[in-house]
Amino acid sequence: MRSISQKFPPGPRPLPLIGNLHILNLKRPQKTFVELSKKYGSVFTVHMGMQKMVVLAGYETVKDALVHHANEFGERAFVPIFEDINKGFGLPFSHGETWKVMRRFTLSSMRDFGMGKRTIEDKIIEENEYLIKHFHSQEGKPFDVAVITNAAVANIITSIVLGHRFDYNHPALLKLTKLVTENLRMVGSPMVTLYNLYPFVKFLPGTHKIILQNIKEIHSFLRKTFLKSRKELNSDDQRSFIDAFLVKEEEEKTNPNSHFHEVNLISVVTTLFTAGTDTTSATLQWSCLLMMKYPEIQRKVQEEIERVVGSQQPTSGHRKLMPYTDAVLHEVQRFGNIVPLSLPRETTVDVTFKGYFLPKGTFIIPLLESVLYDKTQFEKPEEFNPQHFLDSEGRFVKKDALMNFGAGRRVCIGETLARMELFVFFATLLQKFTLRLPPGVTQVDLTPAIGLITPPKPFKICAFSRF
Ligand code: HEM
Repeated sequence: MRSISQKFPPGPRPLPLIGNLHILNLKRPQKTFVELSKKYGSVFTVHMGMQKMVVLAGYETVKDALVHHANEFGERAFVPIFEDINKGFGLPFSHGETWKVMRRFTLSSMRDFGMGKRTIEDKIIEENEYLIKHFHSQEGKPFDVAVITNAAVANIITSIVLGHRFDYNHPALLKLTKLVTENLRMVGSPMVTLYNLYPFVKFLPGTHKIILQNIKEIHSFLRKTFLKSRKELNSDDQRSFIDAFLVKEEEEKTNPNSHFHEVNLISVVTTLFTAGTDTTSATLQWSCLLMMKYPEIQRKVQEEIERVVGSQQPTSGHRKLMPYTDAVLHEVQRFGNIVPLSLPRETTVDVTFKGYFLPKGTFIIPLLESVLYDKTQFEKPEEFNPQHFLDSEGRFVKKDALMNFGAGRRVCIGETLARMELFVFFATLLQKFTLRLPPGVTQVDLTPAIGLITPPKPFKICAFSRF
C-alpha cells in the first residue's frame, strides 16, 4: 500500500474520456470546486476530460502553496487557447526564461514611466477629469458604465504604452476595448473550456477560432495604429513603453547571451491591454453597482470624502486618512471576486504538499474564490460588508486573505497601478456624483457575468451631480 506522502490528492471518481465533466458547472466551475472542497478538503483532484488538475482551496492552503512554496508552484500551466493566442510570449502565459525576461522588462518600464516628470498618478488624475466630464454629460440619465470605465482604464494603458490617450469615442479605442472584452468573456466560456480539454478539435469551427481572429485584429490594430501614431508624436520628456522597448532591443543586440529577442513587443503590449483593462474596469463596475445597492454605504463614503478631501482632487495620499472609503474599496475587490480561478499554475519540481505527492508538471488551480470567501478569514463572506476591513474603532484593517491579485512568483504586476486607479476614480466619482438605479429599476442583480474575468452582468446607472 502507498504511504500518504506518495498519494495524489483525493477527488471524485472520473469516468473514461470525460473525467468529472459530468458533475462540473462549466459556466462557473469555481462553484463546483468550492462544493468539492467541502467533501475532499483543501487539496483535491478533478479530472477535466483527460487532464488531471489539482485544486487548492482556502486561504491557508493557497498561501502555503503560492507564498511558502513559491518556487515549487511558480510556473504557469500550459492552456491550449492561451498557447495559441500568445505563442509562448504574452507575459501571463509565458514560461521559463522568456517569462523572466518579459516580466523584468515590463516591471522596469512601468517603474521608469512613473519616474518621469509626470507620475502615473498624474496620468490617472488627467484621465479621471475626462471620466468625470463624461458622467456629467449624461445629465442624470441612465447609461452603461462598462463602456466608459473600459475606455478610461484602457487610456491609462495607452498612456503607458504610447505616451498619449484617445478620445472616448475614438473608433480605435472602442474597437480595441471591444475585442479585448469579448476575448476575455470567450476564453472562460464552456465551449473554450472544452477546446482546452480536447484541443484536437482545433480544426473545427468554434469560439476558439473567433478568439484567434480577434487576436489577429488586435495585433494588426496595435501594429498599425499604435506604432504609426508613435512616429507622429512630438517627443516629450515622458518615455513611453514602446520607446523603452526599442532602446532595450538595440542594447541587447550586442549581447550574445541575451534572451531579449524572444520578447515580442506586440505580445507584451497586447498583454498589458488584456490584463490591465478589463480587470480594473470590472472592479470599478462592481463598485458602482454595489454603491447603488447600498445607498447608506455610499452616503458614508461621501461624508468621509467631504470631511477629509473637501473639494480637492482625491489622490492616493488621502487613502490613509480615509479608512471607511478604503475598507469599502477593499470589500468591493473581495466581494467582486473578479478572477475566481486565478490563472492556473504548474509545479516546477516533484513536491510533497500537505501530505500529497504532486509530480513536476501538475496542473494547479489556486481557487481564489475560496480564499476571498473563506469563513475563517471573513466573518460573513457572502455579504457585502465593509466591516470586514475595519476594527471596532473604525480603523482600517489589512487582510492578507484579500488575495485578489494572486500571490508569489507570478503575482499580478499591475497591483499598484490598479489600486491607484481604483482609489482615484472611485473617490472622485463619489465626490462629484450620487449613483442611483435608473427609474423603474428596483432590484440589483449581483450575479457575475461568465468568463475568465467576472464583472457584473450589464447594467445601467444614473449619476446625479452633487453640486
Ligand atoms: C483589479 C485589477 C486586477 C486584478 C484583480 C488582477 C488579478 C490578477 C491575478 C489574480 C493574476 C494571477 C496571479 C497569480 O498567478 O498569482 C494576475 C496576473 C497578471 N496581471 Fe493582473 N490584475 C489586475 C490588474 C492588472 C493590471 C492593471 C495589469 C497591467 C498593467 C495587470 C497585469 C498582469 C500580468 C502581466 C499578470 C501575469 C503575471 C505573471 O504571470 O508573471 N493586472 N492579475
